[in-house]
Amino acid sequence: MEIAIISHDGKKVDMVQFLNKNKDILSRENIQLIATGTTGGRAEKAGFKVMKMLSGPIGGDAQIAARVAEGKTNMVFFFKDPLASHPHEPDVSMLVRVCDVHNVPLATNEATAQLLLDAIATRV
Ligand SMILES: O=C(CO)COP(=O)(O)O
Repeated sequence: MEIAIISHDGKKVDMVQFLNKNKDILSRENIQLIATGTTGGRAEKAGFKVMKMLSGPIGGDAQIAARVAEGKTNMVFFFKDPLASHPHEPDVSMLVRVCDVHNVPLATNEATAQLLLDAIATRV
C-alpha cells in the first residue's frame, strides 16, 4: 500500500510527531511512503524511507495527484494549514479533487489520518 504524506510548513512538526507515533505500522514492509519534497526530507531525517517528489509549491502535489489518478497511491495524509495562504492552492484543490474522483481516502488533518491508519493497521 502506498501512502502519500504531505504537510504545509505550519504542520511539519505535527507530521513528524505523527510519523514517529505510528512508526511501527508505517515501517512495515508492505507500506511505502511517498511525500512532497520538504515533508519527505523531514521524514527521512526522522528515519523513514520515503520516495520524494518535488516540493509542493513547484509541482509535488500535482505529481502525487497523478499517482492517485494512475492507481499507484492508495491513501493520502495531507496536513493542511488552514491559517496560512498558499500560492499553489490550485494544485492543492486539484489533489483533493483527484482523490474524490478516484475514491481514494484523503485525510486533511491529523485526527482523520490517525483514524485511517488505525483502520488499516489490522489489514496491512
Ligand atoms: O506545499 C506543500 C503541499 O501543498 C508541501 O510541500 P513540501 O512538503 O515540499 O513543503
